Amino acid sequence: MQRELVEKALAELIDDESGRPFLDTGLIRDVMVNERQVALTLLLHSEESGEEALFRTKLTEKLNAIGVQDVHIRVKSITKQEKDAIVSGAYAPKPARIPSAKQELAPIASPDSSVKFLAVASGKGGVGKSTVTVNLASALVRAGKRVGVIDADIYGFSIPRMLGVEDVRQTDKNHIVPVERYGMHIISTGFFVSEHNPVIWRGPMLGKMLNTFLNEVKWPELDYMIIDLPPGTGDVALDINRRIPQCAEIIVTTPHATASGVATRAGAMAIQTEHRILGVVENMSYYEDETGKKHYLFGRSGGKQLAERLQTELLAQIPIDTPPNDQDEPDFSTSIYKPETTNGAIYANLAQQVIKQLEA
Ligand SMILES: Nc1ncnc2c1ncn2[C@@H]1O[C@H](COP(=O)(O)OP(=O)(O)OP(=O)(O)O)[C@@H](O)[C@H]1O
Repeated sequence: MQRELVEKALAELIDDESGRPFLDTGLIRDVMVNERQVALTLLLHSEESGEEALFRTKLTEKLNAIGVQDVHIRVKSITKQEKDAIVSGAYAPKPARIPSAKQELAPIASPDSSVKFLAVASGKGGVGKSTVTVNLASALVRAGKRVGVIDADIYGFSIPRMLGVEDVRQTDKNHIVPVERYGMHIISTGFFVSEHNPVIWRGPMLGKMLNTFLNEVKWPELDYMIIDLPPGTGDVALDINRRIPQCAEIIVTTPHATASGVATRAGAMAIQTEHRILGVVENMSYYEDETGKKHYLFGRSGGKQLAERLQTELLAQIPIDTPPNDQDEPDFSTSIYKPETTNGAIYANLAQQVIKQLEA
């Protein structure tokens, strides 16, 4: 199926509110065309049930008319930010962000898959991206979700060490099996690359590894797959976009102006590749002393400003704190906050926001 033909058919659908084609306004987005199927996301102005049914029928008819039999439509309600971006004209559709016609998506990443992919990105290293990844994953597990974690930070894989699984690489005959810790199922580039392997050789290995992780790892049934991206805006974001077009994204920053400024570029990359940004997480926001007084060691409002620049929400502000874990405890971890701690509660709230946005 030719993409041009599909876009031409979709361009005939006009949004009554703005008078512009759905495709131009972004009300239809994430259009994915492959040999067998067309998948897309449809944003609706209102939740009136009639509207969804009407547009599903219209879209399906348009695509059936050009010979597409298999049409997959994800429907979601438009957020205030998305509406503002459409009204102000800030949303501009970007061409060719889709896998080429011949490329097959891994079954786990196909539009039919029920696994929700969420990438955790940052502009620069050291802002706590991996800490946010494992704590969000752990909070989702506590919320009863089945969670996989891909540590794709090939330049600074830290998740194995954080979770104490450095040496384990399980294989089951011909398959790679993820390691289970704290209820999450983990695969890390660190399992396959020696820390002594020069960093310069690692980049080119990543695409191949992601392919293996998506196609050849024997994942159990999952609800969520959280991906820890390398810092920056490089090839990996494009690679993720090609392999997992529906992957949503969270951007992590500290309140520091530099971190927040650099993170804007990571966010801009997500917007360009049409990944849905769920919001910004500001980490190391402040330190609270014994009297309850907050000390803003890295400045203030970097997260809020970043969220405004990206027209998204500030999902959480996480204070500086070390998990109070006792080494003798069986669930000891230097990185995972227990549910009863302040940070544990903040992560529980973050997990609920993710669930709300991705399961709406
Ligand atoms: N809220 C926090 N309070 C205290 N320490 C934190 C907090 N968040 C992260 N850290 C610590 O900061 C350091 C960097 O965190 P982390 O490795 O998660 O960052 P990163 O952005 O993934 O870095 P890189 O990309 O270099 O791997 C770690 O030692 C981590 O334990």
